[in-house]
Amino acid sequence: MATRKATGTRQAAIRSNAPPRVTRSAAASRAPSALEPPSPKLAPAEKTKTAGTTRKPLVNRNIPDATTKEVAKKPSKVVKGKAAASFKNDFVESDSREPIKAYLRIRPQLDDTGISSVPYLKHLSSTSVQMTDPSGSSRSRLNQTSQIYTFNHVFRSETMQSDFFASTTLPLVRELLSGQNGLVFTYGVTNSGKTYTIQGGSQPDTAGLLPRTLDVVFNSIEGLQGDIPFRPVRLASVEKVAESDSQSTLPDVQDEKAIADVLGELSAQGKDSTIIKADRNYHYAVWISYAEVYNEKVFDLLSDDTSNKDDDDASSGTPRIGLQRATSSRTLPRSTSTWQNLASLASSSSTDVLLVKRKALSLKNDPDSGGKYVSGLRIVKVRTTEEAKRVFRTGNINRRVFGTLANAASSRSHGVFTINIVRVHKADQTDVTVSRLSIVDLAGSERSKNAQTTGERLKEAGNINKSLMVLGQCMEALRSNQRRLAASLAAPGRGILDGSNHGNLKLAIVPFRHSKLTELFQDFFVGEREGRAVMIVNVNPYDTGFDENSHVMRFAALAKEVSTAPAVVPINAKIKENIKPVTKIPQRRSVVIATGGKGGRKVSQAHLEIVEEDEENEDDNDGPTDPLVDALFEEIEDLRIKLYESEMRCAIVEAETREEVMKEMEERMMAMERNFGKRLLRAVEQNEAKTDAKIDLLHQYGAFSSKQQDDAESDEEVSFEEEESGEYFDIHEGEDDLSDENGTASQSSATSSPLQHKGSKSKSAHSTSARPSKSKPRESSPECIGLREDEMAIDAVDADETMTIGEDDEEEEDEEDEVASSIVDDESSDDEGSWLPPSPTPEPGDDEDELLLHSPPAVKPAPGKSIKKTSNKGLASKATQSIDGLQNRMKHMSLFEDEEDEEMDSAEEEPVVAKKGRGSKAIAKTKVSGGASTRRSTRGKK
Ligand SMILES: Nc1ncnc2c1ncn2[C@@H]1O[C@H](COP(=O)(O)OP(=O)(O)OP(=O)(O)O)[C@@H](O)[C@H]1O
Repeated sequence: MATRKATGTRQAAIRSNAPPRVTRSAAASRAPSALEPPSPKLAPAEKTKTAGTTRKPLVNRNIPDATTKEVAKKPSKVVKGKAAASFKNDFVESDSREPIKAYLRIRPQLDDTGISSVPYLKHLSSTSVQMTDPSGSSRSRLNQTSQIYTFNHVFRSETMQSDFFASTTLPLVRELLSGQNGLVFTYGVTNSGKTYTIQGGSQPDTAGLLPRTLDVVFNSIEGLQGDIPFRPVRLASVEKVAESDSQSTLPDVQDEKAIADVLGELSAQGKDSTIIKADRNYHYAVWISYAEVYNEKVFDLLSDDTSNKDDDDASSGTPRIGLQRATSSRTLPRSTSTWQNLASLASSSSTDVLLVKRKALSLKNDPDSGGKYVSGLRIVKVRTTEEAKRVFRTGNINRRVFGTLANAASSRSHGVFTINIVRVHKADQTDVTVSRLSIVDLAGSERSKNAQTTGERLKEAGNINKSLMVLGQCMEALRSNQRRLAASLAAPGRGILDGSNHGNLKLAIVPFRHSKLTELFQDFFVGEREGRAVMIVNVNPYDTGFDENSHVMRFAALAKEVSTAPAVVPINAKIKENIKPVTKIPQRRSVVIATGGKGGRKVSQAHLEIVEEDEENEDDNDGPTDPLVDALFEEIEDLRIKLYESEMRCAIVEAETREEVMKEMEERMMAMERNFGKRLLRAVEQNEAKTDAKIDLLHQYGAFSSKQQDDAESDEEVSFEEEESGEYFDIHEGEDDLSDENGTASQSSATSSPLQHKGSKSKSAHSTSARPSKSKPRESSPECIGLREDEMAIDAVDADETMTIGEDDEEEEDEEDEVASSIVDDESSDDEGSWLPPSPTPEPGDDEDELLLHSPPAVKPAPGKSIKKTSNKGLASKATQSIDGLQNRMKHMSLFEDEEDEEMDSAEEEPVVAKKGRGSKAIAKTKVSGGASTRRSTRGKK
């Protein structure tokens, strides 16, 4: 509110006192508002410079008192505290600041890509998208594979050019006609559709923002164009000009066909018929300029060489650009224009070296607005939209357009097309306003690695990326400054509002001067009422450059938070009678550029001679300057640029190194995975081989079962050792102690009932299948396969402490019970001298699998006490196969009848054992083993 009021008052004062009209400089030198801190008295020019972010941002040192007076006249010597205060003033006063508008435009899939058919960008809503890394690389996974970005609006790929224009640029055109400034710039990686958005395509109704803007402007001021004797100069001033002024007239286009051939026919795009209601109290005039920032130099794209005198006359400083054959450059007519030469180059089969001359222009401070303008930039008056488009097309020829791998017609420079509107009140010729709308087609950011650029092109890519990087840094610094100021203003008693502490507020230096691009538009971001800025982010979701697109998105998020200050009311232009042309001694440098050479194209070389002016005279209206100080500043500036360049190189190298390391790591991990896989496979095979070997051994021993039986009866601990594996397998006799306790009852197996045997069940089976022993080698083991019943019973007791497998599965236990019983029965029958050797090969359907599940335990049991369980197919098979026969034999044994009572007891217990879970098993087994002890004693008696 304060700003509006103050501005409105100022405007009223201007009108009542006119003439002369008060300009931006007057606005800048206004009386401090209540919100402004008391600042040192400065000359108007000084104040203007201070407001417009300083030309010499590094000045932050104590200035000796003796020199203060002189230094105070120079804006470049503003100390940091003042700069901060000025920045704060802008911020505080411009309560109408609003963030940069950011729009996202998604490019449709075209035939040219074909790399990926799946877009990595998902349209979530009208304001947000989600980006997901298509590669899903490990690097991305470490960070984030998916990210959501928000914009003021997201335009789908099918959005029509007309709709896109109406939503993004038309509001700025409206403001342009009412006297306010605007900036539209496209940002995105190469091949993402920036140029298409600005210029349009070749199909009908595909005109881009720029031709549509021209259409709407001329539609709207139709009948309102008068003879306005003013030409815009610098940023916000006009000067009187004669109609015959050569600089104001259209470039001399002698061969439009050549242009059409080079650029393609753009007239097929059609016209935009939108009309904006313009103030009919004014006369309007349209002036356009077209510049490019290429390799950190600013060039005029509308300048021709019709005014050239001689090569040696370049020192005159007259802007010119020309393309001539080196062999005959001095004999060619001076009027030879760039586009004519380009056309002749295109039609010529000659490989002559061409001489290209053009002059780099310098940026200068505009003391009236505090911003920067391109000194010597040609500005031409156009009366129709056709004229304006023709000028634009001819300017495009001079724009550096080379093909790269990434985009066959890639823009290698930032193109800045500016439409200036001069408005003069019909009743008052001194009521003059000038406004401008700059439409910027930024060069595509790309990684040189992707585009495989080399040599001169690599340098181009470096400079393009540098300026975009600096743009990002500026946005970042601006955002952080604005946040700090907002925080300071929000915190009461911090001395900001009362001005007592304004000098202590430390604000980051915004590095506008590190790049020509940012230097040119710095006023839009820090100026008081420069105008609105719109950023259009172009993205090609089918492009492989996911990382680059992520950077673009992040930059957009950053820019969206930076505020600009649109003018509330138009500001009158300062009318200058005459602005002297500046005569400089230019610097020259020459480069040779090779073009063509592949695919049957002609090879040509261009010798580019760039004539540059020193920047020492950029501040025409400044007071006397100290050359030494200026030289030092220039040096610092150079060093800064070098520092940034090297930082950029480092960043690229670092990124590439990281990528390489990640790749290497990934490869190593894959190799390790393969190795481990192989080893696992080998281990499995070895285990299988071992198991087979064990089975074979057991089969082998089964053939000597009668001997084993004899040996088993001797009650000695027998075992065998498997040579190959070094493991010990024995049939451990842990019953010695029990035998001692039960006297000679160790032979009582014949008296045990089948149920009792069943009670000792699987543990016995397991104990027979594998038991560790260190006592006997394999050679002595063929006799050890037979077991006595009492051994089984004792084993069952022991096993109760150590065995851990087979308890989870009751069914399994039951099956194993049967196996164990059969073995015991087998032994019992063996006691009677009727041992039948088991079948060497297991029958299908036997319980082999169940037994196999019990692989050897990892822990080797203590000798003579614990039981090591080992799966053994052969043993299980033999045991189960002999069950039936042995049980039949045992049925006839009278011993069963003798111990009927015991059997009944056991039988009562057995179902409990079978059905109880893990917890009850120990008790049940104890009972069973008690039965076994009884049996031993019975047997002993017998
Ligand atoms: N919205 C769209 N509809 C149809 N075609 C499009 C669209 N956007 C871009 N294209 C096409 O995609 C191609 C690349 O677009 P363009 O040249 O505009 O990319 P760029 O971002 O300007 O690249 P560079 O920065 O390298 O100049 C062109 O052939 C263009 O016609």
